[in-house]
Amino acid sequence: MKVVVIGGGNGSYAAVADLVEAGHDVRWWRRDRASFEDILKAGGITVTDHAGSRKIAITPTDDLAAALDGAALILAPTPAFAQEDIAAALAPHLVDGQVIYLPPGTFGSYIMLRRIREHGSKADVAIAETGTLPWLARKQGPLEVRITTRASRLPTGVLPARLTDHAIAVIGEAFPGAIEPVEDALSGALMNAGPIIHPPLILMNAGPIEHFDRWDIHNEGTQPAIRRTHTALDNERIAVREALGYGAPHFPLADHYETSNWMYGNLAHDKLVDSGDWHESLDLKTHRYMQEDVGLGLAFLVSVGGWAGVPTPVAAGLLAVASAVAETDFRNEGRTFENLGLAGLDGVQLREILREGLS
Ligand SMILES: NC(=O)C1=CN([C@@H]2O[C@H](COP(=O)(O)OP(=O)(O)OC[C@H]3O[C@@H](n4cnc5c(N)ncnc54)[C@H](OP(=O)(O)O)[C@@H]3O)[C@@H](O)[C@H]2O)C=CC1
Ligand SMILES: CC(C)(CO)C(=O)C(=O)O
Repeated sequence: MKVVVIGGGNGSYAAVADLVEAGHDVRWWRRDRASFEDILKAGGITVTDHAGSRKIAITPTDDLAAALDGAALILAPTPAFAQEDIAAALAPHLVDGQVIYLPPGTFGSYIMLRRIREHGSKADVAIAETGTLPWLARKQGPLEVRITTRASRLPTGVLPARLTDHAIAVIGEAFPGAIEPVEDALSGALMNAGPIIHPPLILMNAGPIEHFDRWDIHNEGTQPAIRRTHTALDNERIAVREALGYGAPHFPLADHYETSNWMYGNLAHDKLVDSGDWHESLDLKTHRYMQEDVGLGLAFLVSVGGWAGVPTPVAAGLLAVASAVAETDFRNEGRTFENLGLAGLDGVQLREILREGLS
């Protein structure tokens, strides 16, 4: 299958490595050609995982039109704040039937479809989103990525939901056995683990994060008080899902820590800690854990809870603390139903958009 991978972060490197190794025809596009110079010189990247290190031959491109020509799947494993720009870049080149996958999405499916339409494209594309990145991964410089583990279950919702069967079939070719369809893109967005795992981890570890040069939020940073906060926050996410009529499995975050049946499966948390790759320097104002998972994802959860009439006091409290830490009013400036223009819709109108998309 012809797949276009977008971006130059951890997830994009991991995607290129796995999809090339699986035999797909992979085109790799990144907004800034200069950042590909090392890879163009080297002729590829190195991937390291449990099986060792190996070279992946790939020639990245800055010609998005050529890359998209004939592509079935467009994979954008990028932070949610990149989605508007990516949609604008894709819009002129999209054709009917193409599938865009956002792993994860933060309801970026809606934002991207809206932006694609604003740019005049009428292409009947499907935009799907899931709850996490299919890899736990960290780049080790511009030429190497280390994959700690891979996702085994990716609950995936599609906008418009009428294209679910088609989109799931296409995405399933890239992630065989892992894709689990859910009701629609909002259900997929409300699977996103980032806004549940990261706000307690970064806010309740704010002291050590700012005191030490590097700090592992998943090792010493994951203490029982923080896990209890995760659970309370995650229960709010699940209550919102249930109020909207979305069914189980809700992929409770506790399963990531306690069972082998979460999105990453067996011992993922232990592998992540053992890798040492998450012993990182974090800027609390600018890191994607704050700008993406709090500013977009947590704000989104609070707003959808408000719309659905579900109290989200833990989410709202963390959002308020984060707004003080980052000196940004995330409740008013974040990715919310109000700011997306959806807060005035009733359930019937919202479901119509989720099923039919935007014309
Ligand atoms: N890494 C992990 O293990 C996990 C990550 N996730 C989630 O997966 C997603 C990807 O994560 P990860 O790869 O680690 O993130 P990174 O921070 O590594 O990705 C950053 C990349 O996003 C691209 N980008 C940023 N802004 C823009 C923009 N405006 N337009 C186009 N591209 C842009 C940049 O591409 P360029 O280089 O071209 O500038 C940059 O390289 C995120 O949503 C994250 O929360 C979830 C679970 C685990
Ligand atoms: C590994 C995980 C799930 C938690 O920090 C993640 O989202 C990341 O590294 O960005």
